[in-house]
Amino acid sequence: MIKDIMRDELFLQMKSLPATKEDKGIADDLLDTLKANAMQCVGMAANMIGVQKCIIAFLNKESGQYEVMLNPVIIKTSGIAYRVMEGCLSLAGEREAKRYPQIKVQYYDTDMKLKIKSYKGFTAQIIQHEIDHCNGILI
Ligand SMILES: CSCC[C@H](NC=O)C(=O)O
Repeated sequence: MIKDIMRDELFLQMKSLPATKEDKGIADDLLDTLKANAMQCVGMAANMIGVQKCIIAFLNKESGQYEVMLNPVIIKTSGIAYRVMEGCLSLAGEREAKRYPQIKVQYYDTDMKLKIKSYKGFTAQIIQHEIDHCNGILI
C-alpha cells in the first residue's frame, strides 16, 4: 500500500524501534511507497511513512534491484570518509553528510534471516542515509 510521506522533523528525529517479523507488512508498504516515488527518491526508511520501526528500502544501483532491510547495522566502513550534499523526500533543501565509500551491513531480511552484505559507491551512500533515519539523524 502506498503511504503519505512524513515531513515532521521532530518525529523524524526520534530513534526507531527494532523491527520484528510482524512488521513485514510495513516493509511491503515502504517498498511500494519508494517505487511510487522512484522519480525523486532512491531510498526510504519506515519513519518516512510514519512508522518508527527500523526498516529501510532502497534501490541497489549496482544490481538495479530494490532491497529491504530490517534492523540494519553498519559493522564495517572502508575507505576515506567524504562529505557530500544530500536531499531527502522528507526534508526541504539539501544538507551536508559524512559518508564512507564502502560499508558492510548486518541486517535481517523479511523472513528474519540474518544477512551480511557489502556495498560501495552511491548504493553505500543511500544505505548510510537511510540508517541515519532509523537513528533519528536528519542527515
Ligand atoms: C543519496 S542518499 C539520498 C536518499 C534520499 N532518501 C531519503 O531518505 C533520496 O533522495 O532518495
